[in-house]
Amino acid sequence: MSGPAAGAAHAATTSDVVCLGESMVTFLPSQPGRLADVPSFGRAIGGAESNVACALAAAGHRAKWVSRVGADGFGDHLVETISRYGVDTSAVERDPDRPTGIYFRTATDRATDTHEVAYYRAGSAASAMSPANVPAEDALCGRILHLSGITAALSGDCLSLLHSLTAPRPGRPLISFDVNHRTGLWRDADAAPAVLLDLARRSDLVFVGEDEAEEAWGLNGAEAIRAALPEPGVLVVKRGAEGATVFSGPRPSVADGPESVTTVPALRVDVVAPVGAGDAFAAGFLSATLRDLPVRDRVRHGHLMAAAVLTVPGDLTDPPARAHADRLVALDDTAWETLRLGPGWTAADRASEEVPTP
Ligand SMILES: Nc1ncnc2c1ncn2[C@@H]1O[C@H](COP(=O)(O)OP(=O)(O)OP(=O)(O)O)[C@@H](O)[C@H]1O
Ligand SMILES: O=C(O)C(=O)C[C@H](O)[C@H](O)CO
Repeated sequence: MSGPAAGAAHAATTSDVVCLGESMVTFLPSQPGRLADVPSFGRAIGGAESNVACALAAAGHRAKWVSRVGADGFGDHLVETISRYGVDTSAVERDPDRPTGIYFRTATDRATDTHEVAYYRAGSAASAMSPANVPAEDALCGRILHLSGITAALSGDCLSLLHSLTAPRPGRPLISFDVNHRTGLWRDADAAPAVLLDLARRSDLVFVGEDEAEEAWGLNGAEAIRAALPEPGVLVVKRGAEGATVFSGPRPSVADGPESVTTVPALRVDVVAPVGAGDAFAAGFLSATLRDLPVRDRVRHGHLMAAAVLTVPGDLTDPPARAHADRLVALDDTAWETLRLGPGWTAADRASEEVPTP
């Protein structure tokens, strides 16, 4: 992999991965239907970057979450729940003057593959993140810093923070960036495409959905996305149930040979709820990157972690035990492509596994 060596030992780091972004208390509907008709909601937690941190910690890595929450009960709940996954929350700042963000969502309508979201996060504690109140040393202390385009939409201060953290600097951790284009979050929707493209181009490892690249940038297909994003050493283009394609190796702008293009089919999954699959995929890919596994296996670990989340109702679940995941990742192509995973599959042999060492 080009760019900073995430797989190499790094004496000054305190975390494997630092994930920076807003998390919210999430209200999941008690029954399907329009937001207007849902009679009650159950409490869970959401937040793309903390989802990645929780999955990585549950998979045995040292993960840290950097953010801000209000000095309120919802802030307590987020910090306590995320800590229980084994994530280091020591750098999360409490703001007595701003609330913790929350959001409500409906069940996904399987016919249209859509759901409704109602955010209550404008002016939240996390939306005030800035270079002035998020110490760079907290964010840059890992081998990997994982960011997402959601943060760019929260406020001008949040965007400044992303610009500062992605600026070139000696010893910069590997910057991982999930485009996560959330149309409903941008106050200036016209600005989003250029901002997200610029942030992706400043990063070392980029995750983007083929559909979101078309929606945000009007780009069709993985090759077109790579042409618009030549800088990242690793570019992962996700295609949902079909699989993912990774561009890695020598950069096309450098005349030192062709880069590798690796396409890996996804698994057959009996999907319960699709939200959070992208975060779980990123966590699986990052976990295998930290272990210096080959590109195909990084993608397979991504698909497996995604399959774990796809088979539960919320954004988060325990990933498969590492030895179990490694056995599945080692399957031959036919066995991989015919494997079918449904609710409960991750529990298969977790009870008998030892806690993995990163
Ligand atoms: N129907 C499916 N069957 C099997 N795997 C799937 C399916 N949908 C998604 N996946 C897996 O989940 C990964 C992420 O999917 P996708 O890119 O659609 O998520 P996303 O839109 O980024 O999700 P979110 O932003 O809500 O977390 C895919 O790369 C794949 O591994
Ligand atoms: O939409 C957001 O800002 C979130 O972070 C909420 C969800 O947890 C996230 O979309 C899942 O990827």
